Amino acid sequence: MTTPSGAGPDPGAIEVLDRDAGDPDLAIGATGLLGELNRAGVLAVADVHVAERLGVLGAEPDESVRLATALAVRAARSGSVCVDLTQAPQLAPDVAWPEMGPWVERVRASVLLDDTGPLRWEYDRLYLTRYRQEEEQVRADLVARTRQAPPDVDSDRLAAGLERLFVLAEGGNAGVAAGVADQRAAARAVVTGWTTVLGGGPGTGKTTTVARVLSLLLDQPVPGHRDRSSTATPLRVALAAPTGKAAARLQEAVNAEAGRFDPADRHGLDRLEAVTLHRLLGSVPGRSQRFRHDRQHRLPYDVVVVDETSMVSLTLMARLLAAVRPDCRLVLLGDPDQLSSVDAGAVLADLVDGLPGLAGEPPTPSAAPDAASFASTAGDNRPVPTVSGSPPTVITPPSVVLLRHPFRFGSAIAALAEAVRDGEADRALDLLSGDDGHLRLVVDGRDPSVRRPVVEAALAVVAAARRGDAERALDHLLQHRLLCAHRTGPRGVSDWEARVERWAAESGVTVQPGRWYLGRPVLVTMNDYALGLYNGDSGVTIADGDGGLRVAFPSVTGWRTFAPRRLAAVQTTHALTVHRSQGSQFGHVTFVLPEADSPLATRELLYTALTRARNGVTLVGTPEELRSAVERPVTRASGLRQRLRDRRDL
Ligand SMILES: Nc1ncnc2c1ncn2[C@@H]1O[C@H](COP(=O)(O)OP(=O)(O)OP(=O)(O)O)[C@@H](O)[C@H]1O
Repeated sequence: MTTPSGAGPDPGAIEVLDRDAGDPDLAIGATGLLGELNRAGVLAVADVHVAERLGVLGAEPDESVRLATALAVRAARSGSVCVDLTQAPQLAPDVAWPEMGPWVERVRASVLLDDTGPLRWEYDRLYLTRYRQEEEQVRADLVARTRQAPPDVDSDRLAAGLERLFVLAEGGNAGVAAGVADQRAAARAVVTGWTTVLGGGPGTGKTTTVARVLSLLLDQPVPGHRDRSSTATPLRVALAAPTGKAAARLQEAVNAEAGRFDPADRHGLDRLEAVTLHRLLGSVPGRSQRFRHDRQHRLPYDVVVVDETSMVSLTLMARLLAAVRPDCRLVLLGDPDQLSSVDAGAVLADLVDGLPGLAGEPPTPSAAPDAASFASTAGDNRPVPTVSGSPPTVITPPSVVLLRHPFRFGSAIAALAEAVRDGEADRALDLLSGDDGHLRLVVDGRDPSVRRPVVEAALAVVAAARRGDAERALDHLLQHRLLCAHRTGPRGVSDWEARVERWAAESGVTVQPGRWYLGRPVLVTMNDYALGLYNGDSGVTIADGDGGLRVAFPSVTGWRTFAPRRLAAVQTTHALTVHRSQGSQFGHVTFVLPEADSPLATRELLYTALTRARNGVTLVGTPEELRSAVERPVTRASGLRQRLRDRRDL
């Protein structure tokens, strides 16, 4: 998707507020442009205060520089890594902004940009120093990974493995054949390189491919051994994801796929566990940005696979790249078109666009460093190869492979998601007005065609719950999901939650809002490692056969149930925000479109909502609201893709 970095403000970030005197959102004492933009709702109190403080500490008297500082703070708070000042006037067109040329010059000349100052200017953007350093570190670590000789690979064995594991099932059409060919290309890239980004929409086979790739890797002879043998150290593999729920899904998918392999190809992958990235890196209590594993204490793995990389922030990616050994194969999976991380950065999309820039030069094996220089590291007993005085050349380029063929969901949804991704509103509206039966746009939320699937799904869940049939209840729970962009307001989760409970009650279901009742769908809102339940897990309340209630959750073996009182943090979930639904899929999705001028009406949000559905989608809203979302890509300012394309030290 084309989301030009730094092309404009992130509309999702602008919060429009009604302001009164005494409003806690007003920065007391803020004057001039800072005060005006605070009152207009563009700058938050924290943006103003941090800018004022840095201005005082750095003895920067120029108000326009403090304004730029506040915008850099605002940018980071809103998901951007830096700010493009030339775009700033779009935030509040009626405000008298400083004249651009002289303003930029004053900012660039400010003491706040001194060597030890809090700001940096690069790629025509203003950074808080910390983010500029993280971006640069990500680039430097990725470059370092290209400067090693490629991994040793037994190509005959690899070819035989590819033939064995990536076969076109009988009856597969041309689309499937192309999909399998892409998966093979991805597998080859992972085996023969150090850094691979494997992107694709839902159901394109990313985790299936990874399971097969891991089998291929484990089938390779260990360096120094003619063959894999009991005396050889097996490859150490780590599976990780940004959230506990995503980690659990990755583990299940890899275990399940490996379970389908011939025993000789399994290599224990059917029992491999996945962890959160924070666990992998070793969280330090009270230090959310520091980890036990870092550049001095590298992770002891030969292969690290990260799923749902679109949810990984720049900071977390920087920490990960610092901690993985350069000679550890790093595989980043995810959908670059989905919503980005909550924290600053759009790393996956930047890597997909920018990494091929690093690979721009053909590999030159003759320039391979002789690995003469080694630095020993704690946390891993093997030396880490470093390159000393070697020619600055790409030897093993990183790979970006995009999988395009959806194996899981219907072609109508895939076509609609593609139109949205490509920003083609007319095509999207055409698809929605067709009579395919899987896609609908309904203007009025009270329309019976909106109510029907919602109530039918709720009744089916309750019927199974009453019988104590956990499997069926969970199955029905996944058949339909109502999604909203907002949490509150007439189109938000809380209003629709109440509406669905009212519809269910009118249809004979006993509903006790906020309490436990048969068929109550719940969402876990905090990781509970003791119970093995994760933030984002969905469950349903069923009869325990003894007059009481249990709450059933899906598990690798089918389902598990818990007494309601053991669940410390759950909420009812007849409706869900799109952000919360990331990483899950449902049979049918009803998505309540945000109003056309809502800051959440974005292409990424709509794409993410659509790709949660496997069989059908009902959009509730007007054609104008759909068009507005399709035509507004989120633009998170970042210099990473430009930095990766910049061949200054290659
Ligand atoms: N080459 C293939 N041939 C047949 N089926 C496949 C192939 N690759 C994947 N599939 C099937 O497609 C479905 C989706 O695969 P998979 O879960 O790996 O996709 P994904 O991209 O990881 O999806 P998500 O992003 O939703 O996790 C699975 O049922 C899988 O078995």
